Amino acid sequence: MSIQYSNDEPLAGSYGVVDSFPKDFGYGVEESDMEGSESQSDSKPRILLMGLRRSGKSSIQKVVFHKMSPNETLFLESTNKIYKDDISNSSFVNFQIWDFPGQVDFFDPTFDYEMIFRGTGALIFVIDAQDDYMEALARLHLTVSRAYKVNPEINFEVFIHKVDGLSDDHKIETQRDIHQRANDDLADAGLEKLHLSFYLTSIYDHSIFEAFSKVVQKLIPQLPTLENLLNIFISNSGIEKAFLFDVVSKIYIATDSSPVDMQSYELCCDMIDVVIDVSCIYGLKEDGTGSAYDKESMAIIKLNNTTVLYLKEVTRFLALVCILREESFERKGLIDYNFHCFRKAIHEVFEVGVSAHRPSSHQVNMQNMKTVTRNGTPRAAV
Ligand SMILES: Nc1nc2c(ncn2[C@@H]2O[C@H](COP(=O)(O)OP(=O)(O)OP(=O)(O)O)[C@@H](O)[C@H]2O)c(=O)[nH]1
Repeated sequence: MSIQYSNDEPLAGSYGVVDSFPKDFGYGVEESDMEGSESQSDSKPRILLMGLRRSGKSSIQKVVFHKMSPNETLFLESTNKIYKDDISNSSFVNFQIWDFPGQVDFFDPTFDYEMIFRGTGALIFVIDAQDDYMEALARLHLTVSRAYKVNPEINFEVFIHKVDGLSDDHKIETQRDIHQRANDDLADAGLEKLHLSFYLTSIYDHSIFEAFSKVVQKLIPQLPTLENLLNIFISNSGIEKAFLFDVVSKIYIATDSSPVDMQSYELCCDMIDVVIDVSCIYGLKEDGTGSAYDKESMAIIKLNNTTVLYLKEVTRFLALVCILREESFERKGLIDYNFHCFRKAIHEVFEVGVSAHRPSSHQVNMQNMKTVTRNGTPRAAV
């Protein structure tokens, strides 16, 4: 059995109505948690993809979560209904992505936008940077101001999209202009508190994955803990950079606090692709059963510039990908021991999310991590 991807599922009726919303985002790693009933999946927190027609919303969703190749998006048909994509069966990221048709009409009585915005974690507004964006800016303003009135907790994210067609100077100028105009419109409407984040994106490179990573990270309450764990892990293991990846989407859920450079991120994404592709071809049993990604999954790639890439399974959806020097990799035993502590801590972090009754095992995790070894001699974890 290979890694599975969920199928798109159009909502019944033109606009979906959701009855109840969880207060918090449920990021679990337990199998049982992932197999919710239809009604459970309806109440999952959501990320909305909105924007004008042909701005690239469906393409983003397909490329990031369904491994569609960018060129294939040329043949995507226009979306006529809201598409509810529940990706939690295949991914660590336990939410729904709702892809809206370009022409959503807030004055349409069947569009219950209050209900929709109330259960929303992030609203991504996609602007086609290759097109005249004045109409898109007006639509952005209308959309975010409506949404903010219903739910001021929403994270508002603006993807300045299709920037592959622009020169570097043009990209920066477009971002500056859109940023300025959008914020001026908000200021004129007395909505200074409404914060918009801007990203330059394209499905033809890794920028769309990076932007989506940042959007998702803002919705993960455990993010500071994950960052701390990664910091402790890398500093005690001689690792330069480590990413915690959602394997299916190649979104990074967390990284250590050193700055992210695009090249390192791309390298790690490519490694995941190679590992999963090879594993799909040669890693399954003869009868085709088994999984391309499981507890045994790990890979080491040595590059010709004395850099080593090291991938290990953390949970059935997450992988840790590290970048380190060849000299540091000589102490692989130490790294593996520290990884063992790290993995255990990650599992405990997400058990907290699953069983709300347990007291702060966040502290337990941090204690466990402190037992990682600095000089090659493993100490027993307390
Ligand atoms: N150059 C370029 N083209 C893109 C990019 N993303 C999407 N496109 C193209 O834009 C066109 C429209 O994409 P869709 O994903 O169908 O747009 P949409 O916003 O879902 O459109 P509606 O369903 O009508 O609302 C397609 O031909 C895509 O190939 C990008 O990053 N760069």
